[in-house]
Amino acid sequence: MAAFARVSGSVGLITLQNPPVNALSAAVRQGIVDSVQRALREPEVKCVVICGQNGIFCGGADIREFSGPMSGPPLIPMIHSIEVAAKPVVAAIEGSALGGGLEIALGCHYRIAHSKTRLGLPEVTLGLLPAAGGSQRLPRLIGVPAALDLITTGRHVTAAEALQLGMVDQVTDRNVTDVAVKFALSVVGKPLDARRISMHSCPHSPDLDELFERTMQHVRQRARGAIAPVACVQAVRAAATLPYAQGMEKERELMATLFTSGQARALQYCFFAQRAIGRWSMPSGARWDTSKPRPVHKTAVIGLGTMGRGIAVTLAQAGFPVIAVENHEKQLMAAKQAISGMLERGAKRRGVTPVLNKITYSRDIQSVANADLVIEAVFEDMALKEKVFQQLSAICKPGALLCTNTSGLNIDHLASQVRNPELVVGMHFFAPAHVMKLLEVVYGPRSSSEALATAMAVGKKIGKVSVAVGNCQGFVGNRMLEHYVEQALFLLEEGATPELVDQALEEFGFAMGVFRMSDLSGLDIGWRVRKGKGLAVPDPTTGQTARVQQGRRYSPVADLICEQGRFGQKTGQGWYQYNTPGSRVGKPDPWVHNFLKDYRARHGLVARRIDHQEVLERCLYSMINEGFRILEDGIAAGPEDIDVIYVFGYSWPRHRGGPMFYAHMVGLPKVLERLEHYHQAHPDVPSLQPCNLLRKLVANGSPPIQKWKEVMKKINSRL
Ligand SMILES: CC/C=C\C=C\CC(=O)SCCNC(=O)CCNC(=O)[C@H](O)C(C)(C)COP(=O)(O)OP(=O)(O)OC[C@H]1O[C@@H](n2cnc3c(N)ncnc32)[C@H](O)[C@@H]1OP(=O)(O)O
Repeated sequence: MAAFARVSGSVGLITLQNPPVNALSAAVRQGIVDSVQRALREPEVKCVVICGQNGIFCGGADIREFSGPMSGPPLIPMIHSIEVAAKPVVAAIEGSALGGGLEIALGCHYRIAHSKTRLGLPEVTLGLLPAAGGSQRLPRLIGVPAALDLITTGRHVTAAEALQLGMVDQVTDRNVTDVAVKFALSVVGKPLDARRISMHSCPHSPDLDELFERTMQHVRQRARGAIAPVACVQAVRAAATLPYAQGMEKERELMATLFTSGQARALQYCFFAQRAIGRWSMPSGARWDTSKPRPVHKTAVIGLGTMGRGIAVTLAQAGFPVIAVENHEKQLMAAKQAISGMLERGAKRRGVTPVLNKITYSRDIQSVANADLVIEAVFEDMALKEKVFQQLSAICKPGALLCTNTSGLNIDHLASQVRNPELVVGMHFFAPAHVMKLLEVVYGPRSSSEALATAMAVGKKIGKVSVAVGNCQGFVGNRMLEHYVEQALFLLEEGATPELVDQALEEFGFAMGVFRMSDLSGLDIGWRVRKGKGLAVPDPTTGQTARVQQGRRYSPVADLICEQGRFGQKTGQGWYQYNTPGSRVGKPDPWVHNFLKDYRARHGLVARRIDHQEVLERCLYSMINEGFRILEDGIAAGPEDIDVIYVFGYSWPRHRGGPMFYAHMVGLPKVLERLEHYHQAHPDVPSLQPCNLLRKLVANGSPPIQKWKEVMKKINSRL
């Protein structure tokens, strides 16, 4: 709702009240409409201030209302009634003014912001555009180039930047409502036409056509198939080229298309999924709201290879003192230099002072004795990690949390090496660790809820999107990825080329296809893992590269490529060829095509035509199938956890919501039918066999994704 009060004798104060962010629910909109009418009606009221309760102006439209039929007064006429009011209306902005919240402020005649406020039109991140006049008013107020930037990226600006852009009239450090009330009284009786943004024309920008063309090209490239950023450019173009009323009509048309699109649904799902993962639970019943994290003051990182360096930087940047340990002198010196460089560059980017003094370097593992949390980031080798954990167990103070940065090794096994296994958790960072947002926090069967709570709290403090997952090989992300990569390799055997597979996946929206990504990260990493698992070895009877391993179909194609020393970008050759080692631009490689031809001939395989649809169905559905197995095994608490992992760690296109949301959009019966079809064609590939949970969900009428957990509980309780 919105409360109305008369203050300072003649100021009508309208306060938005809808915790936690004063979202514009139907009740709030009704409250504003009623309050504005009252303020304009009452002769004692000479001016109006709009503010929000609890330190936040407004977080925009109530996103939860988008999934149902809309009720209550619409925003556009409400904002119009504010703008045309004969009494001055001042927005007193603090906390956040986002989306519809900022659009209300743009309808006001004046805007005063607290210095800590953040403002923005983030609708594009929800698959929408600012369609309550925001796309038409903002360019008129701050000019086309700045408005294009804010509207197509959804980026939030600080109060200082907003002032510089002309979005707000004044910034204050004092109580913003008090300042706005005083200000409102000072402008009573002044003419208002010049303050009505819809009556302005857009400030002149030279080479408008060229600007829109360039922006459109840039936006399309970055959007990876998302339609909202493109619609945002079109809406701003309407603001720049059409009278306000026609621009509003264009804004409405564009919004109508976006609003009902699957992309908007996917992006809004992501918004809530990202918040839902903070409410973790463990199979023991322990939960985020009943488990207290331990205090963490001092941290330590063991091993300063690429991952350790990134982790140390992340911890230091978040304000933690870090003891960084590396026992090889040369490596320690190199790490020190690299870390300082990373901290300096990061600080420059963020306009702050580098926190070089947060990190203390040491060659002696004993120096971590006082740390509250230690992250081991040595080479991915169980024997080595075991040794480090045994040492840590003897050195660390009682109660210290012992974390391992691993992409898939057994957390429980490491826990068995220490005195307090309940204090061991996995922290799976993604490379580069100081850049990538995702953190899988892995609990083993012996990890305490306190340990998990502590790791999750540290994850939040260092700015990571942290997802709690159970312990299994590959955890969630890599366990699913294995099936995706496996299908891609099978497709090569059956007739595809790396570029065909990559093109299908990139058109779907991945930043890079599976082969281009593998060239970037280095083919040797997977090769080492496969060798460790006893794969990537010749058949002992024939000496030939084996296409069956451990009783199932296996493709040795990647191993054979590695045997040629082709490790991707770093060697200048991989699935693609590069002009020089380290170059980023890969070209299709005739050598790879010939190699695949020979390989098929050697194994009696006949190449067939493979289309993009088959690539997508086999790569994505096999991965989704594994996602259902992960849910079945209780490794991920819900589909949101899996989807957040894929969006933040594996470049899954956000506008497709994540693999499990995608399955829900495609329809579970279709996913099941296609998996059955492919499994029939490839009975020696177990990952194509539809898993029980998928079958059961379909048998239960394919409920929407929001209901999967309920159905899973029902199914489990019946067993
Ligand atoms: C004709 C067309 C008409 C109208 C079109 C309007 C377009 C819009 O306005 S779309 C909405 C645009 N607004 C946003 O995108 C802002 C979204 N919110 C945020 O960015 C943040 O929540 C925040 C406002 C910056 C506050 O951040 P923080 O303090 O970190 O809290 P959170 O954990 O993010 O949120 C707390 C709680 O509130 C829920 N919530 C936040 N914003 C909204 C919202 N706009 N609608 C509904 N609910 C919202 C959020 O989900 C959290 O609740 P959970 O239960 O934990 O999920």
